[in-house]
Amino acid sequence: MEEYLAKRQNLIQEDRARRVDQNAVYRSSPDELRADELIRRIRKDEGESIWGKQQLHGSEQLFPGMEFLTSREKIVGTKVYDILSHMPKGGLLHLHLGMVVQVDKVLRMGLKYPAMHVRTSALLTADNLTTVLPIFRALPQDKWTTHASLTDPLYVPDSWVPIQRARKNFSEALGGPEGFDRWVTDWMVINPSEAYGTHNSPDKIWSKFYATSMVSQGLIFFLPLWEEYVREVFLSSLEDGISYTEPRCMFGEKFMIGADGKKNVPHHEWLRVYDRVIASVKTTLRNPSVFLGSKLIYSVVRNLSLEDMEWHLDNCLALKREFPHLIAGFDLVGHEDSLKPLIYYAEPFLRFLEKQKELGVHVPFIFHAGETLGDGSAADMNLYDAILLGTKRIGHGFSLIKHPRLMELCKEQKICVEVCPISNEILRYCGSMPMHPLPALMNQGVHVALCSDDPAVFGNMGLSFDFFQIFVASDIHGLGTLRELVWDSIRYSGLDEDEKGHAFAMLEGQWNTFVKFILDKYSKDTARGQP
Ligand SMILES: O=c1[nH]cnc2c1ncn2[C@@H]1O[C@H](CO)[C@@H](O)[C@H]1O
Repeated sequence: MEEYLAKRQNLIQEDRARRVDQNAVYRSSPDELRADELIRRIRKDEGESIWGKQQLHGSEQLFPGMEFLTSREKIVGTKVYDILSHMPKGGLLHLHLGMVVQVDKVLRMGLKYPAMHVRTSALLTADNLTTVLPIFRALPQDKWTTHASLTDPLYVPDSWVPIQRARKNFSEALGGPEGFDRWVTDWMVINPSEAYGTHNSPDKIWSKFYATSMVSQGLIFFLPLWEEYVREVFLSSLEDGISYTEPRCMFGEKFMIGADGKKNVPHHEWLRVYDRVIASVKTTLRNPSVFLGSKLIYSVVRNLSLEDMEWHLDNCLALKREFPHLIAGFDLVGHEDSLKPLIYYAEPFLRFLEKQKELGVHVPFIFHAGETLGDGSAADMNLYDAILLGTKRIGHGFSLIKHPRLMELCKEQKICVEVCPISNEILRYCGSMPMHPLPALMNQGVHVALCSDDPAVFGNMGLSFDFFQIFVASDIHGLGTLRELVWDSIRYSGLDEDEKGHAFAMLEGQWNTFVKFILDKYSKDTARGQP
């Protein structure tokens, strides 16, 4: 038996040695080892006391890593969540800029502007609140209207109503002004009844997902609001310990609506504002060194014509030359299963790479690829093209574990996978965390940046929720895993070498404070719980 146990131990070690957190250089400090033991014990205790055997709504089973939208409230009350919410997160490398700020805050921003108007395609009634969505748009003053209400029988479908009036005069039968807020914000998020009931498949939930982005886009795509919004992206990220963000920004529209309500603000003006907000946030922070700024990934929807794609690639290079510190990469977004595959754009992409050599600028592709359940489908095949085209990271890579050679290439070429666990679950690529491929990637040594994707829509604000879900769904992940994920989020970011040096030094200090926090707050607590 002894011999068997020794063999067993060996095999486990051999297997674990391939894990991504087996960093040969890094050695945990004694404090880290104690904190690691503590959080593992807390996870185990809560696995039984909170997620064990109890019943939710009588019939559904609770378990660690269960569906996020029905467990969010429970998660917030856990010690593991408390610990993770104090963790410094480093960078957040996969998020869609228009889907970051809490929806009620975005609505409140919209309500401040008399230029902001709203319309619907039909008179709103109790029966169509969930099928008729609000369309927002800021209008030039000569187009402002005095229409009174979206719910008055005299409402002419598709006519603009000033947002403040639409809210104030929202019919009492539909809940009055609060009913208006509810109607709007319900259109900007995915609800559990949709994700787990009416829209319980990737294709179905994507239809609601597209609707959420249409609704919020109308509010955000207005420069004065956009400026406030971007500030809130940085501030709310900092609140959760995120020092750096690298959002995908949609540049598909050539002009944004300006303060005068006219659609005439070109891309370089968006970037000037972005730069200005970064600088002004730095001046308002008590400790500005924790804010490492932000860079954007130039993004367009994956349904453009070849001609339009060519234009955007050139435009991206022009912006990169004007704002070298702000453009981190180029990507295509949108539903991979139903839109154009990467191979469709191979020619313009190859020309883009050539032009970069000629111009001496570098804009890496940072492609979404393999966000699919397919095996050999066009969306799954995007992984081959992403890697061949030199992608710096892979967005999602949900189907990557099906491809052994591609996993090797990710390791050899240091391609990091931006994994968005809660997004994948809510968009129904997996039913819950225990079904998620993340452990397969990490166990095989593929580097990962943990990301939230669309926190405003999913309710996973910051990064603590995504860390929570993956941490409780594994018995292997420990403090060292968390540390590796945080450090990788800087290593694989678009920060330059100097910025990374500063980031690691800053993180080191934050991390020590975090470890001390765990020990100070929880060592007594669990000692008492011991038999
Ligand atoms: O997980 C995702 N995969 C692909 N596209 C996405 C994802 N999340 C959001 N978007 C897309 O990004 C745009 C807003 O910035 C929207 O078009 C939305 O559909």
